[in-house]
Amino acid sequence: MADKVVFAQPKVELHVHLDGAFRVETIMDVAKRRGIVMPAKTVEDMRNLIVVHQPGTLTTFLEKFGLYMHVVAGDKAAIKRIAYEFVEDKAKEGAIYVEVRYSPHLLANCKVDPIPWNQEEGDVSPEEVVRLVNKGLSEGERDFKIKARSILCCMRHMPKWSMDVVKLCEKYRKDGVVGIDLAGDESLVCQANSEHRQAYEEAVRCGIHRTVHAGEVGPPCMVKEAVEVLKAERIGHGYRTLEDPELYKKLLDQKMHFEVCPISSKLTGACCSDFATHPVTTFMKDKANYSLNTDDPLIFNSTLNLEYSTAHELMGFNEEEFKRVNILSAKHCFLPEKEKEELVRSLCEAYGMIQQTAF
Ligand SMILES: O=c1[nH]cnc2c1ncn2[C@@H]1O[C@H](CO)[C@@H](O)[C@H]1O
Repeated sequence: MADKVVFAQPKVELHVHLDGAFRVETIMDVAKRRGIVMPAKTVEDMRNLIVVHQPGTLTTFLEKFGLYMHVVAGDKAAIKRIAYEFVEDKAKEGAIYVEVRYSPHLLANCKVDPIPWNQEEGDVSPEEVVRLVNKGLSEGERDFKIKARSILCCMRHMPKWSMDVVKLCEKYRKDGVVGIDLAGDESLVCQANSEHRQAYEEAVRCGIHRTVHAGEVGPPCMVKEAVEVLKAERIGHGYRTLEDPELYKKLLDQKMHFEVCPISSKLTGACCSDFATHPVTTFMKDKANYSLNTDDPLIFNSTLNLEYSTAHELMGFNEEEFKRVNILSAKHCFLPEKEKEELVRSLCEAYGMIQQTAF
């Protein structure tokens, strides 16, 4: 489908992985500088290797990160650069506010056990990664005139990193870090490990905002756990909530926010390929609280505009629903209250709407 612009208005994005949003050009460029041999010689051939072309599984999709993470991980200039370029790319797509998430540990090469991607030990700790990303994001904000904040990810299969993650959220909350997430393969690791639970308890105690990947490919009980045990304020994906009508009704009543990623959900096999019956069409019908997001635009070869044109052409979205969804996204972002109100106000103004509180 053409990447055409069906909603040429300011947008908010809440669920996008920084490490799923690198430019292929940058990966190739950094690989060349570092003398890393890549499995493809040209940008186009490399893109072709990275992109998921047909619906598969979450597990096979997650393996794609292994094709390129070692190029950027442990390299200070590259880490700062990908954060800066991310802001430029989102500004071009018409986002005025974005929350971007990543695992600091997966980009580090020291003070992380095990050191990921078979790297040699170096001098980039998870904390240094956070500082570099913050710097890249804030320089991007300055140059591209949008607001970018970050969410730090715990990883399902690495519970021993989670306490570190929440401490980094705490330490850098005044420096652009607005929340904590739990990402990774919920089809392999089900129940949240006690270390994840402790990290989330600490997040609650410190007032750190919380989102959790749940019910993407995992069963509805994962969503229940995310809300009831981990005290998630938003759910990453959450499609399979619909399989438990009682839970769905409860979350609708609670106005729980679902971070929906349409193209991702098709290509990870989380949802069936027929967009006309996608869970988000139920969310739309029920006036649920949700956002539209790209998730991993590099790997899914998508953009915000492609997500919106897919929603418009294959799922019956209209301009009014796009506006409603973006205002909901702003209302459920992790910014401090005052900045959040400001964001909602600027969207309402751009959309020519009188501000309502009813959404
Ligand atoms: O759709 C997804 N579901 C679960 N985990 C994901 C998804 N996309 C990316 N990641 C995981 O989150 C890490 C930090 O950004 C990525 O490295 C990837 O392992």
